[in-house]
Amino acid sequence: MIEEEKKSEDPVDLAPTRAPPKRTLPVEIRNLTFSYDGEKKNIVDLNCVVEPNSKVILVGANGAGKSTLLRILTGQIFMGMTSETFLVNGKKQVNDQFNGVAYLGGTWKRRRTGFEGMCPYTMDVPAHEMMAKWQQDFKERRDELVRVLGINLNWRMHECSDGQRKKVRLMIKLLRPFQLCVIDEFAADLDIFSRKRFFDWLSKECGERGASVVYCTHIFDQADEWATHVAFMQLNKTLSPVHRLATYEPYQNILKRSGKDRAYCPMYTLVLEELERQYKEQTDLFAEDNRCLADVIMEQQGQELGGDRHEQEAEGDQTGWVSGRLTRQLNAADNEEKRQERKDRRLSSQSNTE
Ligand SMILES: Nc1ncnc2c1ncn2[C@@H]1O[C@H](COP(=O)(O)OP(=O)(O)OP(=O)(O)O)[C@@H](O)[C@H]1O
Repeated sequence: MIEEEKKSEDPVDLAPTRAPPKRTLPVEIRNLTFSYDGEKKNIVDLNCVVEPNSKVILVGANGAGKSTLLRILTGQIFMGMTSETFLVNGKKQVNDQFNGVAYLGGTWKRRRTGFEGMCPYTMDVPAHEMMAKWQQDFKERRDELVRVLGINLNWRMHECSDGQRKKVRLMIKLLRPFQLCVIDEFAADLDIFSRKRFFDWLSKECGERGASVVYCTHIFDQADEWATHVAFMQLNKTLSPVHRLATYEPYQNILKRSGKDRAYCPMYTLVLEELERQYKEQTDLFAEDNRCLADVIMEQQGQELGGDRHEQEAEGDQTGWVSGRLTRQLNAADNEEKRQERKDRRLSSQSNTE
């Protein structure tokens, strides 16, 4: 602190010719394209710049590619991509808990059978023994997180509720001060009181240290008061610009609505209207009169096969058996057939009326 005050009195610091210090952007990506299988593109020509002290909500339809992007941002995915620029906190190499990156995502999820190893967060140990060395190294921050999240360090992990276990995970993942925190639907288990305290704490971290958060969610209960930016991962696999909410016209227009049109949760309204727009503009699923909006969208989503099937298949086993795969594939094939029939009917009725 004293060091800083001394510095500001230094006349050289006040010299007008000195260039301002270059700020390291938390995220700077240009023209990123990514494919899981080398054929179908999962992300196309993505540009993404996140400024310091930004709280970005990342939204998009199921299967659009949000988690994929977040896994790229945190180094979980590092193959199969090309880009012109790829910098996270100024570095090309990224990883969770490295170079100021914290990833609150689902990679440590609970396993489904006893043959697949154990989950560290369900072991019979008290919370204070989880990553005990780290907890000592960052004791002050640990105690702050304990207060904010309402954690009892004597909770035994195998007896915790889902929300309690999630709180311990949050505490451990956030022990190290971050510059970029990437959250993939991680706060959904927290009750609304805990969630509010947690997001207020994130705001404080961003304000005090110029850190940033990219938060992917489908739940918008706090988004309007918390977020500074929004970005849409679109159906055509491209990312929209990272819009500043204070100057983003569609959002500001929603805020102005009153009377019966008033939006009680403006972010929810924004996302709903944006998704409708994308389904109209970027797919051939819409009849002019918006017929069967929900049916058509849900059916289209049903054609996506389950996300974690890929991990299962990659792990593989001797038989190649994957739970539920056949049903899902038959279902998807069935849906595709029905979709084609409906499309044919629509086209033929259009050509009859012309
Ligand atoms: N490991 C993988 N291998 C191959 N394809 C994958 C893999 N993981 C995801 N995908 C596919 O990539 C696409 C994007 O998936 P992703 O999980 O990024 O979507 P999302 O926007 O996060 O969706 P949601 O809102 O449902 O979480 C989907 O079509 C999915 O099936």
